[in-house]
Amino acid sequence: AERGMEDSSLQVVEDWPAQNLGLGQVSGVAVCPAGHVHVFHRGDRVWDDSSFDDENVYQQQDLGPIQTDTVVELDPSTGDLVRSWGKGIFFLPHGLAMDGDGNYWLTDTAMHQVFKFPASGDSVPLLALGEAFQPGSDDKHFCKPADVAVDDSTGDFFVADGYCNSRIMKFSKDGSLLLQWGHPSPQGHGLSGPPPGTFSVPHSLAMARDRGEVCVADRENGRVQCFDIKEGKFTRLFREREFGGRVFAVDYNPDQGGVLHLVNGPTLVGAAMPVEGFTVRFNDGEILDTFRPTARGFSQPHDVASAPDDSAVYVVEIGPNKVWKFVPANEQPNVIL
Ligand SMILES: O=C(N[C@@H](O)C(=O)O)c1ccccc1
Repeated sequence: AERGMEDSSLQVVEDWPAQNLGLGQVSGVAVCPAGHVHVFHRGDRVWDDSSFDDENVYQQQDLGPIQTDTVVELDPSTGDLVRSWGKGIFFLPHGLAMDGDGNYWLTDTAMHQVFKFPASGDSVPLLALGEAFQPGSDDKHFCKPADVAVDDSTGDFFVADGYCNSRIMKFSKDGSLLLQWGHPSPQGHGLSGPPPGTFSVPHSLAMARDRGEVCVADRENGRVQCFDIKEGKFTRLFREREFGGRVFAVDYNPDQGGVLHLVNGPTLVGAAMPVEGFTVRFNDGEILDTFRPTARGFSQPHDVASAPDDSAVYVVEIGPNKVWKFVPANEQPNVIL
């Protein structure tokens, strides 16, 4: 087929990864400065209704940490395994971010902790915040922290805390708490949705560094909120009917004048909306493109990632456990008919 020169819509790359990587629930994905794809998965563990008690305490601690490598590095062109690490460390992997030096920033919802590991991977973290298996909402504890985003210009980092807190916390590169904001969304709200600055599961973070903003996938409110990174002041909101009721993950890419990639989730109530990815123009919230791996769409997309100067977008799912690669139709490998 002729390459559609004008067709820049994202299409799934067939047979990527080429091999079955045997991953568990894939909760996080990030692209490192070298353009490799890193995924965070749960091996043989799943997060289900029995994982936590009513006080948000993890119930399977006696199983010990996951005994397979939970961080897997993939070659971007073939999806082949480059390297893996993280055996014997994590209990319930969740968020994964990588900074400009290739360090890993990870959250574990069972441990209620945030970790920084070196680009080489390791068994001992460079930084560990929160108290292992102790949920809390003070300055020293998280409650199922969901994600991290790093401001490479200062080394400051942001934590989406989390499933059982409703706040964004800003830390300096050495882990000192600088700022925090956010409150649980009130139950009743009008058509315009809950007030900005309130959350219902701040689930994923994207750093729009060139804009000086950090954006949050406010999951159960089906929207993305952005805040200025200096004082945490609300700057803008993205909420479209097409998103349906839940937005699981958000990614910012400065290309194309600045876009967000986001994935929604299965509709829980009301008319089912397609489960798909969206490319949204940052300046005005216009949906530029939607993407899905098959006609049926995704099942349970959980994170999305891309990198500057790279047109690929990656999505991971927690059931079935998948890693997908999307590229613009006019960049698909040549199809000789
Ligand atoms: O949201 C949930 N899980 C996902 O986000 C995840 O697995 O990260 C969840 C919530 C309640 C019970 C069981 C699972």
